[in-house]
Amino acid sequence: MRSAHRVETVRTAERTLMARLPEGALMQRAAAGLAAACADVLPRRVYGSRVVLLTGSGDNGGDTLYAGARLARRGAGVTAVLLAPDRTHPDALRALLRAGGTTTTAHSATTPTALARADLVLDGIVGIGGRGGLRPDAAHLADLLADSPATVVAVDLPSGVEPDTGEVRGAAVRADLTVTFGTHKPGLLVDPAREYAGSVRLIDIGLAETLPPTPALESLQHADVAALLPRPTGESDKYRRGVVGVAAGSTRYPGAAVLAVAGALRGGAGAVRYVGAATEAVLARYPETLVSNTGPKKAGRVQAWVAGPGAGDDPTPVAEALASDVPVLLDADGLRLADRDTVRTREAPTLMTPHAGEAAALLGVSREEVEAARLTAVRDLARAYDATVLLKGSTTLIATPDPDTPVRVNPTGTPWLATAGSGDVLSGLAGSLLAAGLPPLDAASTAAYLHGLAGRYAADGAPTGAHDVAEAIPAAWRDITRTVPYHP
Ligand SMILES: NC(=O)C1=CN([C@@H]2O[C@H](COP(=O)(O)OP(=O)(O)OC[C@H]3O[C@@H](n4cnc5c(N)ncnc54)[C@H](OP(=O)(O)O)[C@@H]3O)[C@@H](O)[C@H]2O)[C@@H](O)CC1
Ligand SMILES: [K+]
Repeated sequence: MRSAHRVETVRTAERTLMARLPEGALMQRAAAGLAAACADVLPRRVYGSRVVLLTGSGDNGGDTLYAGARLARRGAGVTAVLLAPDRTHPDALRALLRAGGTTTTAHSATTPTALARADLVLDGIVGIGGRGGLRPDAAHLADLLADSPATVVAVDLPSGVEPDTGEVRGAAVRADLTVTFGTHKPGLLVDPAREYAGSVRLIDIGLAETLPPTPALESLQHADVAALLPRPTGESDKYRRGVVGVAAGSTRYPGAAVLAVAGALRGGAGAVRYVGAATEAVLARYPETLVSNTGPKKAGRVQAWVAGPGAGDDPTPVAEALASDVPVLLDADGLRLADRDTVRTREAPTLMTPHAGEAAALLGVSREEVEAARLTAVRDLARAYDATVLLKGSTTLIATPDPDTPVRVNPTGTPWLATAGSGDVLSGLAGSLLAAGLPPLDAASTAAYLHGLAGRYAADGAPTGAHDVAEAIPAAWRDITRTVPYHP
């Protein structure tokens, strides 16, 4: 599991740890890890390379100067661009000068040339102490840096991104690599900030000893997903493995039903029961589906319903699914047709799977607002509906209504998944995992992980269709479980 903690939590853990260590020890650990990461990404050896340090007046600048000193001692030519020369971390600046580094200022005539000729630039303008958009001097440096061909390493965070929310207001540094200390920060895992971070390397500075066990955000890895995926046992028959009901599709949109069933068949439930107007299309493609042309109420027993993909404007099937006592997944038209109070007062869990536009409509805000502040949007929606919410997009997020439960971030997405019908496959897959008995947070995050991985397999660097994504799910499942012993 990869986890991220908010700034306030990091600060508290840092204070406790610092009290146990000699002064300056944490900054030295950070700088040592940072310098090593820089040496790894330099295109040639450290000796003779040109390194520029963008240096703010806080400890982020201090880390950067100490790392620069280490690189200078190994023969790099290091220049620090100081944003506030009289307030720069004094010990760190002395260390750099002693190692042979030089300094200049943000508006010096030589700064643009230094940036243009650099092999490597370290962004130490601000870290977790940065708030609001970058101030003009700092924004000027970020703009100059955007035109430099140098490799950019952000120190702790790309300057200009909001550490706790992943929002980016105005200018921000775009890094090739972010070297972060102690724990990930939420902004490193959530778009739009995540995109500014490039790849992310975590340096262990011993903070894990003093961080609380529950993070703000977590991101499942292969082993976590393998442990959550349902496994049939010798006792299993199709009903014990769970039956998932799919109330989807219409005469106008039969494809949505076929794709939701395609996802559902690959999600671990023992059987898929389809109700709706697309029975012919579903049976033609998947003859193993149980079909009925009644609504969910009379369709027979299921362990979870998926309601809404391509459903059109008839609210009855959605209402009937919500009236059941089993988990319900609402997607697409189902999100629009569901009555909020009914969702809030249900005893059984509800899982909602909107994309940004659908989430915006439900929250009464613009799509842009949701995309700029995805973490806030997913939490607000989960609270408003008292439901688990999976917000689809460039970084898919899953939140429960409980503010103390970490939000999950899916790490496996691919831009190729932004294709028609891909959401229908995901809804069937997640519904199937609900029917197999997974709690909504686990069903949603496991489904997103599988779906993202299947999307990568299906695309393999080229455009792909939702159908191919569904067909790649078993390969993704096998890849995840292969490394885990005793998985059938
Ligand atoms: N936590 C840990 O365990 C460890 C933390 N460590 C490191 O410490 C870092 C945190 O250091 P920090 O607290 O000194 O804050 P930091 O990020 O340097 O920013 C403050 C400076 O930025 C300025 N500033 C603020 N907003 C701005 C803006 N919008 N635009 C421009 N400037 C702005 C602000 O100016 P002021 O408001 O004072 O005028 C002040 O000068 C952390 O990220 C990590 O790198 C490691 O050493 C080891 C262990
Ligand atoms: K930074």
